[in-house]
Parts: sequence; structure tokens; C-alpha cells
Amino acid sequence: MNYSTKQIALLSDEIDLQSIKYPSAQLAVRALLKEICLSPKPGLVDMLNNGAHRDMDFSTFIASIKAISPWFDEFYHYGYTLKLNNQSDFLVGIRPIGLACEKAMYLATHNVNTHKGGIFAFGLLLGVIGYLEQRQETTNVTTICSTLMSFCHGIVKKELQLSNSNQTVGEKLFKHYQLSGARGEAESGYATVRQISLPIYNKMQQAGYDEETSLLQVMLHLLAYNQDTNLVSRGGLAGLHFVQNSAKQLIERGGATDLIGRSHLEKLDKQLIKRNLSPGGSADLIAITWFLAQYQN
Ligand SMILES: CC(C)(COP(=O)(O)OP(=O)(O)OC[C@H]1O[C@@H](n2cnc3c(N)ncnc32)[C@H](O[C@H]2O[C@H](COP(=O)(O)OP(=O)(O)OP(=O)(O)O)[C@@H](O)[C@H]2O)[C@@H]1O)[C@@H](O)C(=O)NCCC(=O)NCCS
Ligand SMILES: Nc1ncnc2[nH]cnc12
Repeated sequence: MNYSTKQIALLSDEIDLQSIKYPSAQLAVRALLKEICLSPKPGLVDMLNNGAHRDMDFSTFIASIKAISPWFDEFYHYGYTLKLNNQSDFLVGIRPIGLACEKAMYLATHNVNTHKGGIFAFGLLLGVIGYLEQRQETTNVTTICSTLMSFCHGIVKKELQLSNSNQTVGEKLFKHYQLSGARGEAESGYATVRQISLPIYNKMQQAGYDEETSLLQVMLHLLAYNQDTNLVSRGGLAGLHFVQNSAKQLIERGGATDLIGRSHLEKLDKQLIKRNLSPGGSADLIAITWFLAQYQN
């Protein structure tokens, strides 16, 4: 199924995108819409099916986006009005907004986790963009990601390495496998996006492929190389490696550039559903790739 411009426009009306005040916050919401509409996405909720999920579907994601999008203005505003004494103040101040946004998500989805990782990532990115714009500094991939790296410096050590609470999935997976998940990606300034998926997106666009095909190819590269903690939490390291190896094979066979490639994705979707595997972390990185692509020179 194609994700058409018309479909995105209809959904933008449904979630009242125009009511979002700041352009960067609007872009972040559009990024989430593009991610959920992109199909077929193996193991994930999309326009064709619920992937390996029994507790959520396409409409749960739309309800979630509608509920969290007003908070995206708050993340930007936070950065825009922030007076920093210490780099680490940024995370301390943004956390309550992130938690309130998560609460709005759970209320709208009846306690289903649709966008916890996405809220974390876009909260940080929008806060950083607001901060840079307050200071009238250039906002591009380099400045956004390097500022994010300095604001998140030490988060993996503090919240995963030295933490003993062992409560969240992320904390447990770090203890067992040293996977740093959403926090590690943020602290690295979205290295997986900058080094792998964004160059692929650019290459596809330069070769004349449409946005949907470019993002499907991005997704395959993320499945192949992202250390997705969602896959490990559902299927152990074997689950992660199964997805990574399958995606690498599909890339070697040409990826998602034609109808045969799409049918391979549908086959992989069936395999992931059977194994109860869902690459939720890579779904977030698809949205982040599209978002950061809007901030290139
Ligand atoms: C930092 C927090 C978000 C901490 O969360 P946690 O300790 O749980 O950390 P992680 O395991 O690292 O993952 C959190 C979510 O991040 C996404 N993710 C996973 N791997 C990666 C990766 N390599 N790179 C980037 N992002 C990654 C992923 O989110 C997506 O998947 C979720 C849906 O999947 P599903 O399979 O349904 O998962 P569950 O329902 O949880 O389990 P099942 O029972 O179904 O199996 C969805 O959220 C997607 O977005 C990970 O889930 C954090 O909670 C935190 O600190 N919050 C406070 C707020 C804050 O500080 N905010 C500041 C900035 S706003
Ligand atoms: N499309 C999707 N399906 C399942 N989990 C997700 N987390 C973020 N996007 C997702």
C-alpha cells in the first residue's frame, strides 16, 4: 500500500497539525505520521497489519500522536527559554515534561506503549533546537547532534551503568548485554542515523527514488545495524541477530526498491509476527532519520 501525500494530509487534519505552533514541532509530528504510515514494516504496526502486536493498531498510534503532539511545542519552548548554568541542567529540566507527555500517551492509548522511545528522542531534539534558536545559532544536523551529545554526556553511565534500580527494560538489558538503547543513541548524537540511515536516505533521494521507497530502504538498514533493545527484550540476542541477518540478506538482494523487494518485506513481516519480534527502536529511528533530513544544508 502506498502512503500517499493525500493520506498524510488527511491524518494531519485529524490530529490538527496546524494547531502546533513551532515549525520544528510540526516537523516532528509529521515524522511520526510518516513512520506509522510507512508499509510494509516487518513486525511493526503499519497500514497493512498490527505486526507482532496484539494490544495496538494503526488507530492507537494516531490517537497517541494526537495526544502527545501538543507536548512537542512544550519541548521546543523549554529549550527556547532555557538559561543554562551547566550542560547537565538540560536533562534535569526536560524530564518532567517528558514524563507528562508519556502520561498523556498512556491515557490516550489505554496504557499501551506506542511512543515512549519517540517521546524521549523528539523531546530531546526539539529542546536542543529551541535552545539553538534562542541563541540564534544555525540549526543543522551537525549543530543539533553535537549539542545533544554534550547535553546527554554521561547519561548511559549515570542511568544505566551506575544505576542499581534495575526497573526498566533498558536498565535490565544494559546489565545483561551492555546494550545502551534509547539513551545510548541520544548520547552518541544519533550516530546510527548520522552514519547509516541518513546517508542511505540521501543516496536514495539523489538516485530519484520517492520518499516512501527511500524510507523503506532506510528501515532495512536500521533493521540490519541498529542494536534494537525491543528485539532483545522480546527475543533475546538470537531475536536481534535473526532480524539483523535477514535484513542484511534483503539489502544484498536489492532491498526495497521494487515490487519483489516489497514482497520480501511482507515475507519477513510474517516471520517476525510468528516469532513475536517487533523492532520498535528502529521504528523511532526511521522517524528521526526523516526529521533530521529536513535539517541538512
Ligand atoms: C529513556 C527512557 C525512554 C527509558 O526507557 P527504557 O529504560 O525502557 O529504555 P530502552 O530499553 O532503551 O528503550 C526505550 C524505548 O526506546 C526505543 N528504543 C529501543 N532501542 C532503541 C535504540 N537502539 N535506539 C533508539 N531507540 C530505541 C523503544 O521505543 C519504541 O518501542 C516502543 C514500543 O515497543 P513494544 O515492543 O510494544 O514495547 P513494550 O510495550 O515496552 O513491550 P512489550 O510488552 O510489548 O514487549 C515504543 O515506545 C517506541 O517508541 C524502547 O521501548 C525513559 O522511559 C525515560 O527516561 N523517560 C523519562 C522521560 C525523560 O527523561 N524524558 C527526557 C526527554 S523528553
Ligand atoms: N509502527 C510501530 N509499531 C510498533 N511499535 C512502534 N514504536 C514506534 N513505532 C512503532
